[in-house]
Amino acid sequence: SVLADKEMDVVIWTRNESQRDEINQLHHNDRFLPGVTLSPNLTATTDMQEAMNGAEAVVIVAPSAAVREVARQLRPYWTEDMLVVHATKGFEIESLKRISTVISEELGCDEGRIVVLSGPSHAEEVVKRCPTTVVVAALDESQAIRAQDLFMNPYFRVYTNRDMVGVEVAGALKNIIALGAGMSDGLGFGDNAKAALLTRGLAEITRIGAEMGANPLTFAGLAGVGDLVVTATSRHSRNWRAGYMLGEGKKLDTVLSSMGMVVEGIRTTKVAHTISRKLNVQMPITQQLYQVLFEDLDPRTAVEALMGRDKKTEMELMSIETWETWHK
Ligand SMILES: NC(=O)C1=CN([C@@H]2O[C@H](COP(=O)(O)OP(=O)(O)OC[C@H]3O[C@@H](n4cnc5c(N)ncnc54)[C@H](O)[C@@H]3O)[C@@H](O)[C@H]2O)C=CC1
Ligand SMILES: O=C(CO)COP(=O)(O)O
Repeated sequence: SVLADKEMDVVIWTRNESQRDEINQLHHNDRFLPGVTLSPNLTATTDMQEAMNGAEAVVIVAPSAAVREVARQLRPYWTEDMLVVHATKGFEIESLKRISTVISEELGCDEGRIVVLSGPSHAEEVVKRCPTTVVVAALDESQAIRAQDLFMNPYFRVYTNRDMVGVEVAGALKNIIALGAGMSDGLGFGDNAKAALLTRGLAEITRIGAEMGANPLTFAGLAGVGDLVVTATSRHSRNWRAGYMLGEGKKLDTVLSSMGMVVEGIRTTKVAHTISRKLNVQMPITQQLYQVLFEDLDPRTAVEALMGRDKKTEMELMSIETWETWHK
């Protein structure tokens, strides 16, 4: 919709024929965006070759579980001059790879060419043209600037960032904390608890992100704090909603079948749990959430475990030398 509003011809590729017909004939996509009339510049097809014919840019927004398969289908039609942007928030669960790595492997191109678009941007609000800010990052900065120029419009403001790893990792990991925030709300805990989860959640995703090669300051930006706040507080968030139902005592299977949409934080909790063990980095909130999701731990017991941890200092995130330099 953002691109179609800039008078570009946008072709959506879908596997679903009835969704294709609904978009082409009625300019609606009622299951995902009820009550919205889409731009006539947006058309849909189930034929990948047709979707890619003459394209200058391709935007991949499949769920993390489907990205490799979708990128593989793109490969025959992708050409070196095409801009490749992805907005998927997760990792490949089997390999623990970032999404840009998966896409570049399947397209057979340099990873530097892939751009990630991330930040606080619920589709339900973007499609209504509510002011939204996002960030694009790529190892090759010229590709990020191309994406910035492509997407920027009066209600969609795009920043660049050179920290590809940080933007990708922050966008994926915030979903874990949003699940936890939903769970806290579902348990009936108040605003203090949610603020604590967001703050200490940010601390642990920054800690692991830095170990994975991210710039810690990226986590203070749109892909970090920005998206964490929107995902942990918005009624549009699937991760928050799934967490809420778990907090109310519903079982994971029941929650997932009632959602009917992807809840990336569930798979990402598994990935982060594995990575934190590999890198020997503490992620206490993720650890408790993992046990609730996959080991049937009662959410209240998880909160008690978090509150009862050994006493800590808040200064661990900032090295003493950095702090002392700032303090002079
Ligand atoms: N919904 C939002 O506001 C935002 C979503 N994202 C990210 O975008 C990604 C996708 O999310 P949504 O579109 O919201 O999920 P969704 O669950 O609403 O829709 C996913 C779509 O992908 C299709 N799909 C699933 N497997 C497929 C496959 N193998 N091949 C082709 N199509 C397949 C489904 O049929 C469905 O139409 C996620 O990583 C999410 O975190 C990022 C920013 C905002
Ligand atoms: O990432 C998002 C908004 O920026 C979407 O979050 P949910 O997947 O929780 O709906």
